[in-house]
Amino acid sequence: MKRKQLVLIGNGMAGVRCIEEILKIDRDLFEITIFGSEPYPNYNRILLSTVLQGDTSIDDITMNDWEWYEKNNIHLFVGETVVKIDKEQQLVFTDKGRVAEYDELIIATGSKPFILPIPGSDKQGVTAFRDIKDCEMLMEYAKKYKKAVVIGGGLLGLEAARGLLNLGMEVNVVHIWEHLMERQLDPTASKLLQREMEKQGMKFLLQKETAEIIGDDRVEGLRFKDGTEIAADLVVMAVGIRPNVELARQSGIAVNRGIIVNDYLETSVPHIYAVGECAEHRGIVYGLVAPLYEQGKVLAEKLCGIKGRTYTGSVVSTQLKVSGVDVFSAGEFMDQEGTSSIKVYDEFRGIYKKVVIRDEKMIGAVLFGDTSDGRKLLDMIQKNENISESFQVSFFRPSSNQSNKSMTAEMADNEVVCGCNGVTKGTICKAIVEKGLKTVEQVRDCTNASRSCGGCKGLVAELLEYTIGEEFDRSVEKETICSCTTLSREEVIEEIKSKNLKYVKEVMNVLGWKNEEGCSKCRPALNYYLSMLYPTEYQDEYESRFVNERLHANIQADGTYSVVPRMYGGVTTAEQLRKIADVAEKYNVPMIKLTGGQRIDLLGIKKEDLPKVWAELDMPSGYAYAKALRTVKTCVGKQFCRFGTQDSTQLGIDLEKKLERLNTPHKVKMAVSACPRNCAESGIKDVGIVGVDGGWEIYVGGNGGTHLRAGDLLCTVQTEEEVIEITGAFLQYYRESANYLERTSKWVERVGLERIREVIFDVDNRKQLLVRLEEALVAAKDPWKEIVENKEIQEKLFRDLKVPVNH
Ligand SMILES: Cc1cc2nc3c(=O)[nH]c(=O)nc-3n(C[C@H](O)[C@H](O)[C@H](O)COP(=O)(O)OP(=O)(O)OC[C@H]3O[C@@H](n4cnc5c(N)ncnc54)[C@H](O)[C@@H]3O)c2cc1C
Ligand SMILES: NC(=O)c1ccc[n+]([C@@H]2O[C@H](COP(=O)([O-])OP(=O)(O)OC[C@H]3O[C@@H](n4cnc5c(N)ncnc54)[C@H](O)[C@@H]3O)[C@@H](O)[C@H]2O)c1
Ligand code: SF4
Ligand code: FES
Repeated sequence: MKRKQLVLIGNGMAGVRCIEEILKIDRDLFEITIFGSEPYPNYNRILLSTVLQGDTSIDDITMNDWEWYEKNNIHLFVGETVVKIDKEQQLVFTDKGRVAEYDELIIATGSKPFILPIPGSDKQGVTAFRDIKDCEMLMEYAKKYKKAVVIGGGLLGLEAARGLLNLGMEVNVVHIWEHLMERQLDPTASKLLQREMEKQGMKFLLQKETAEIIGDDRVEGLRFKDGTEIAADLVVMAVGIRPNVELARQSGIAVNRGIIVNDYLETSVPHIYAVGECAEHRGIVYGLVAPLYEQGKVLAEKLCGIKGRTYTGSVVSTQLKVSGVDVFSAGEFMDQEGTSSIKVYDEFRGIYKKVVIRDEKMIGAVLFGDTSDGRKLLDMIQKNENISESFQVSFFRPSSNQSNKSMTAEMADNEVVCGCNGVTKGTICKAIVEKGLKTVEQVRDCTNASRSCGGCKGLVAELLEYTIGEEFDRSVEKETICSCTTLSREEVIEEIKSKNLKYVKEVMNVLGWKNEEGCSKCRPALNYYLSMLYPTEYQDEYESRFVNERLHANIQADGTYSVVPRMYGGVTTAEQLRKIADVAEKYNVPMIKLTGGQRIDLLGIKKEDLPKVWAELDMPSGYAYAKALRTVKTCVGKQFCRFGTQDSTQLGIDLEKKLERLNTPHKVKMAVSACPRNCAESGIKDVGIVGVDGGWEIYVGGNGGTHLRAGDLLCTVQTEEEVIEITGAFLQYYRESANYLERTSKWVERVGLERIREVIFDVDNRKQLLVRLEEALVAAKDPWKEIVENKEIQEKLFRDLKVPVNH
């Protein structure tokens, strides 16, 4: 029997997914032809943000390679645009003069980025961020230019801005409203987001409307409607998208904002269908893949003659793909007439949760800082569930330190694990058991879970571990350092050792880095790994460090710096206080503030004054800017407190004196409390010591920041010497096995407490760890003193260094 001719216009995410669904149902029903304007096989557009941020490469985002089309007998024409549809003759015409017949035609032409119609928007250096071409251009620009402006503080604008920061550019985001991501977040969540992004080095110009892009042929800056201006070498427009509907309109298909489709994805013309961002269903045009994939599935069934299922619309949820920022939003998240809401706001920890309720049913949610409830809330919104009392109680409870294992065990089988692809826990577990799957990649290929934004990869890995236990080998799940290399951290370290590599550049050359200069992810990481492996010989490469670590002070929002001298155990003297007061007066320090770690912070110091301030303070650096031991916070302890049975202050001082200047994969905070009342908050520190009857408890992996985590009890010891020894061994093992920028809280969860105990309680191992720790400590010098005494370094750091390369 002659197969029916099926033509797809648009080789993008929604159209090709629909074809995949058709092939799953019946491989032999259609002779398939696909036309795509872009010159590539079908790729994952979502991951362009990840490519720009340096976490993956363009080579890795292909979803269906050339072979896939061949294997499925699909006629693919790339770099070819369909310019006309003859709906009477059932023909399509391309810009290359080709004509193709169809029995059924799918239009999946996606969207076009909206370019503001203002003077200068056609200048060189002004671009959108939509496809591979744009992404490559942005990466090229970042090599040559410094100042980027992103117009639009929505999902795309912020992800692009983060990518440009990673590429070493200074980035200003211009947003028309007072609040970022106003389509997804309420004002409170939006402000928290802004604060977090500012910490990452992004700058914002809010309530600014761009009037003109200035410059000759190339962009030189932006002029706003209020008359102010900002300089720019690159402008990225991320102000929304418009459905690509011209072809449909000209062909006489009914179009509103998008191509109008019914619940079967049929357009106004028989045998012509539309899916994806170009389609308008019940007045809504979607711009996220989850609903588009649902549409694709319904259309596939319709075309294959399976009756019953219709597309009735979707409740969408969004997450921002920026590392270190957890934001979730779903449904109707703004308070309106007839709605009420439950809100939990912990300003200290930067956590905000809100659900919106109408007629006792949840209709929307916003989460910031802790998005672990996101999937569950989306499920409740989609199922139109009533808000129960038990939900209300659990909503107010801070997210527990429940292990991931028990979390996955507790999930219901019908709970969605992969939002993008609508895959449930039940489907994944069934596939793992029935098909004998062993890796995340196999689960992806079999179920589609984790195939789009990749945000659910961690959970899929947990499900593998939960289902097949020890047969699941996490080490197979290779994570490369960044997209400049295909090597993982472990492989790079092995190669450095076996080939005796000594410099960052040498590592990149010998190990075949794709980008010979590296990026802001791998350069500091390699610098750390080399210094950890060769503590006595390695010369720190300050160019590879983040700005705070290069200048040994924390850069502030206004470009000044903060200086925190070390005060062991949080104890100071009249003499130190006098010196601090003198320096503060002499250098007009605008603010002196006590830190959470019991230190004194001198804020607002000019960059050029830093060496003078350090010299006059004549105190060691407090490392408040560094990936190193920050502070050991102590309670008063037995000397003055009536509950104290131990000398917590002295132990804190001893620990700090022993371990100060130790560089670590991420910052390390410690605390010592002399009794379980825990006044020094030992429970939320990387290492927290608590005095108990007859000894000390040592807690590890605690965190008081955005990802609040109570420390795990590592062991109980009797003497202060044992505390220092175990702490030293723990930190050295952390230094040697954690990924760069991995806090102990994450590392402890990844490696497991049992494994850590095995390593550091083995007497021989511990001895060796302590020998290597001593080596690192001996080599460490006080950076302030070193710079004050060395004019050459001063010259280099404080005169040559014009613009911070990265934050
Ligand atoms: C940087 C970035 C990050 C994103 N992140 C996320 C995310 O995290 N989560 C999420 O859910 N969504 C995300 N999105 C949105 C998501 O990528 C889109 O919703 C999805 O790609 C839309 O699929 P589509 O097939 O409708 O359109 P597209 O993927 O745009 O495909 C349409 C294709 O049709 C081609 N075409 C158009 N007209 C013609 C013609 N006449 N002839 C031939 N070919 C034609 C186009 O060139 C294009 O290749 C992101 C988008 C971008 C740009
Ligand atoms: N993580 C994700 O899910 C993700 C990431 C990237 C892109 N996307 C999708 O890609 C599409 C494009 O994203 P987007 O962020 O461009 O679209 P958007 O419509 O979501 O956001 C555009 C933003 O630009 C602002 N804006 C409009 N005019 C402006 C002006 N003149 N000056 C300054 N700001 C202005 C708007 O207020 C809005 O916040 C969307 O469909 C989005 O959902 C999703
Ligand atoms: S932790 Fe105990 S000993 Fe220390 S100050 Fe508090 S109550 Fe006193
Ligand atoms: S949630 Fe995006 S791929 Fe699974």
